[in-house]
Amino acid sequence: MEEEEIIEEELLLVESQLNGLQDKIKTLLDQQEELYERQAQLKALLEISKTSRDTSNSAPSVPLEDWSGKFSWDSQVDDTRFNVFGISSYRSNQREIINSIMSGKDVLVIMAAGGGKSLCYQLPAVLRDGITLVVSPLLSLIQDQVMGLAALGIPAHMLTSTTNKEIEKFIYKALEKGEGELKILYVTPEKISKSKRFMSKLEKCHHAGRLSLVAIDEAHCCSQWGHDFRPDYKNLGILKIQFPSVPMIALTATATSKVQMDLIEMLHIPRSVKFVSTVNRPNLFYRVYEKSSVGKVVIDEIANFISESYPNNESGIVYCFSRKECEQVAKELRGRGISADYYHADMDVVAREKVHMRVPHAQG
Ligand SMILES: Nc1ncnc2c1ncn2[C@@H]1O[C@H](COP(=O)(O)OP(=O)(O)OP(=O)(O)O)[C@@H](O)[C@H]1O
Repeated sequence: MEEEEIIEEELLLVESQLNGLQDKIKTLLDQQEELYERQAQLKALLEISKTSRDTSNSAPSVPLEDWSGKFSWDSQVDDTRFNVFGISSYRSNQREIINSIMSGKDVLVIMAAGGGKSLCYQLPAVLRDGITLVVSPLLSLIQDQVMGLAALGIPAHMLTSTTNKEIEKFIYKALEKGEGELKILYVTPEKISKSKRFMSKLEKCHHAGRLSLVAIDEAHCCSQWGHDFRPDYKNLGILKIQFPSVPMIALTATATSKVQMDLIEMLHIPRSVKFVSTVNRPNLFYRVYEKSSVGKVVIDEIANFISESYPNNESGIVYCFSRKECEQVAKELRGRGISADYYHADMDVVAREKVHMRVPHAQG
């Protein structure tokens, strides 16, 4: 009896040691997996770093402070800025950013909303030979940009879930064969991560030396530390791996240093030139009002606020909690003599575009 007790006691001890070992093995296996992953990332980064050193060795290296100096393309850039974009002078950092892109560098831009980020990649896109790929997260933003570029006479298109077959064919031909006029192509990140067909056309475009620039708009969406993480943005690192010689510009209005480090790593642009402009917008402010608990009264208050504060038909946005509420609020405001419509993800493309076109283009 006593012997059995001794054996059972030892058995318990052995079992508990085994459990402990299993936990350790699991931790070690997890660590191993993490290290493998990091090893693959570091190898890719090393590869990119070597390639960018090779390419930058052939071009004169320019110290950071010299991006505002003289460049051979100065007159062309100024001419395009004025005659194509109708812009009479640069805002802070725009010229420096354009120069670094024109020099073939990867660039990270942190600039306030409305600060003029688009010009920083659209102008080089017009001047550089070939097609610029722009990745942007929202259909409405993309539509806005494409409409704006078309109005300036710049051949731009978007390839999204809403693009019709004919345009898609045109875009694929332009990528694959260089046919037709296409300078700037907008896509959502899902196209990069989910469409093998698109990536293969892009590969052909690059192979033929026709991919001139890659721009990642709202780049903070790459980082899980950012406020607006989009899982498909995580896969955009593939672009630098597949097209290491093509300059990349990543743009955002909001990026803490942690987010900046994260997106530099995720996009594989360790040698990027960074430009940070102030993100303070003195023309933006919050005003907080107490809301009535009666729905109709809230709408009355919104309508009064709009008519009193914006008597000259200026446009604005009322954000609502749900799609249904958007529709109701728009209807109620119309009933109070305010020209209002709703816009949400549950509308078909034509209806959405119709509303979008009715909004005058606000200036930053
Ligand atoms: N140098 C400039 N001079 C005058 N207007 C400019 C200049 N650069 C850009 N703009 C105008 O400023 C407005 C805002 O520019 P843009 O849309 O590029 O801002 P953004 O930084 O991309 O903003 P967001 O973060 O909201 O997308 C546009 O109407 C654009 O034409």
